[in-house]
Amino acid sequence: MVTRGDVLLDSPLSKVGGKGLFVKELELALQEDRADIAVHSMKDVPIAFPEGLGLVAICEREDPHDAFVSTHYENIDALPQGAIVGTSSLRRQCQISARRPDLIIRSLRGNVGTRLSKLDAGAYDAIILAVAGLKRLELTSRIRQIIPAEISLPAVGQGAVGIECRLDDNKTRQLLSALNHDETEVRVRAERAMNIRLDGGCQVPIGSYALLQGDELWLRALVGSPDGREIVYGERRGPRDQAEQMGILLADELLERGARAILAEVYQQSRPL
Ligand SMILES: NCc1[nH]cc(CCC(=O)O)c1CC(=O)O
Repeated sequence: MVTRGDVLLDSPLSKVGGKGLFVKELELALQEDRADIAVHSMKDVPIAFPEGLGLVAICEREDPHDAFVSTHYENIDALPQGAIVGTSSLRRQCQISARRPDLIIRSLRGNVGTRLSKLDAGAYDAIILAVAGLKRLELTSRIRQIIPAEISLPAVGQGAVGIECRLDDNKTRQLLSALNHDETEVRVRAERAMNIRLDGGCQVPIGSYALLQGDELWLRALVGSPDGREIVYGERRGPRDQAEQMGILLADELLERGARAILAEVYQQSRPL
């Protein structure tokens, strides 16, 4: 299906509907029985589901990190002073700017192929994309650096694919349950719980990344200003069966420590049209 999200990919309008644009039309198809399952990047799946629909499987996660892609430079630190970096993600912009305040961030839209062409045409010195997206498109050779989480904390659910269906469709649910990957599910549940508590839409600089170390879950999260001057970072460790609780507690901690003020500011600025 070609969704409005795909059609508007290159337009600033895609920002208005946000990631919801891709997901909503597929959900409508589920509700109208034009589709039985919808496959989404978990990163793009909104907090709430329409009546009667829900996620029934989260598949094994691909590499969740961000990728540094450039023709001439090996990594972020190798970029010359004042180099131009392409990304339209506030989360990436915030973290790249925090590490390298001298860099100039320019908006970069379109699907992955379009974005790479813009880099190749010389419009940017480097661009930032998801490792997972490049791998799935067999464009791994374009990755110059897998950006460590310490430099760019991934987005909620990045690299994971989720499958949604009608909740009363027991046959399909049963078939899909075999595709669920328990470790990925618990990590993504912690990340999403943190985001839900922050009431984080898609256009806010929020990173949330969970790792499992044995049965211990390690959740890291941050909220920052788009210019990277302010970043509130926190982390928590706990048993995996408390994934959601940990996300909520970490969000509350960040809100207390300054995230509330940052988010209020970002929402104020991003209310155009
Ligand atoms: N923001 C759009 C988006 N949503 C999912 C992916 C691919 C990676 C994934 O599945 O998490 C991308 C592209 C990107 O961020 O570079």
